Amino acid sequence: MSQGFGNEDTIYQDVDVLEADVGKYKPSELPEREDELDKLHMALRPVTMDGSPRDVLVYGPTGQGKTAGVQLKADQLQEWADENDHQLEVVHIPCKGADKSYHVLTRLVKELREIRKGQGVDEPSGYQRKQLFEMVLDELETIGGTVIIILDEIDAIGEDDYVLYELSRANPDPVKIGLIGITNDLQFRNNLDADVRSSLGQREITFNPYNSNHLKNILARRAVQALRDTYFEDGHEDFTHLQSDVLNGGTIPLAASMAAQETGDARQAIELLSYACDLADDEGIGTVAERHVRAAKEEIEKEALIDTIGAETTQRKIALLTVVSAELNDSIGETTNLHRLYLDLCGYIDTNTLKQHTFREKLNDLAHSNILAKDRHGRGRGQGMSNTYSLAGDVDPQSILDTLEDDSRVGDIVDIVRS
Ligand SMILES: Nc1ncnc2c1ncn2[C@@H]1O[C@H](COP(=O)(O)OP(=O)(O)OP(=O)(O)O)[C@@H](O)[C@H]1O
Repeated sequence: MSQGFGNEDTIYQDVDVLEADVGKYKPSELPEREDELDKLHMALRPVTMDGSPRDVLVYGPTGQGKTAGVQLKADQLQEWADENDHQLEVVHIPCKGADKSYHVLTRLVKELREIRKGQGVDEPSGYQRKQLFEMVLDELETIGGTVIIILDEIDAIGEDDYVLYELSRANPDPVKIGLIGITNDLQFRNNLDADVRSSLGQREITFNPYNSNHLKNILARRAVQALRDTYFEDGHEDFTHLQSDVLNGGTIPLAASMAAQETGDARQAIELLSYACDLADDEGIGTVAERHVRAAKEEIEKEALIDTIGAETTQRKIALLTVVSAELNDSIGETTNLHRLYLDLCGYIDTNTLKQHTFREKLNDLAHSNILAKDRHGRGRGQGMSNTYSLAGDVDPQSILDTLEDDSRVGDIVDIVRS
């Protein structure tokens, strides 16, 4: 019988603090980002002098506290504005999924209208982007005061930087506008229109990757708030002063070093610790150990792989299933064998079939995504070279079958591979 809720002992005192999602938990300080926050401060400070905030482009790899840092400074400015009766609005537009300036504009119109009308305004549809931009200006003029527009993951708009171009030159009366673009795509920044770069890129703030010590301190602060019997001694809020009856000494260093070795991503470090704590809490043993961090890493990687495979195209999924089938039958995943198997499998579902060289491209795509491993070797004297494909080291054939069994296009093939 599965366990009931509510009666278990727990290691948590505030479980939400270990949420990595910036919408769910906002850190109240980011000491590792003092310099970057100072620069943001400088860009926003003109507001306190009745001037216009400077436009800023915030750049850095994923999970470096860009969004958390911008939110923190915007919240501090909002506090100042509330205390000083200064009309300030901050709109945060996540641009992910907005593949064009057009979609950013529709989201912006909605957000700005919601300032006046409250939640629940629909995004406008059926307008030209110039009309949408005029709607934005109308809204801004009506709101007045200072409006700071944060465009998060702005690289989503690709090459279409119309919205940035127009917003960075807009000067509607009587409102003062500040633009903060956030991106982790260096190429996007370099490709921006020269005028946009000279305005938005004038104040560029770079968030460089965290090292293992930074991550240990970030995790220690989160742990103190999230877990019971966990505190800093002598008033020093860093890892070396952490005391905990719940965390074994090696837990945070291991999570921090795993994340530092990869990309120095604080989100990844927090997710590792959070997952490890959940696993330990679920076991009900009251302490989190290094083995929980290792198990957490494995689980997170497995889930990420499942997401990647689920998002592949139908042809790549079938190509992957040929390799799974070869592996389960101990046969060699040589391109010609796999292609033969591929033609057989395609016969069971309604799909077009690819010639061998195009099929091989699908296998190579999967190798690029680190789902498959590719090995190139000679066929024997005078016989040329051949490629063999196998599942990459950490990819389990059963979890691929489990992931794809409910797929509407290739689910039937999974049954055949299994049988
Ligand atoms: N210095 C820090 N102190 C405390 N928490 C931090 C710090 N830096 C990042 N975080 C936390 O790490 C997570 C990821 O941060 P954030 O979303 O701000 O990164 P980002 O650079 O904007 O990433 P992305 O480019 O992927 O959006 C959040 O939970 C955030 O609170």
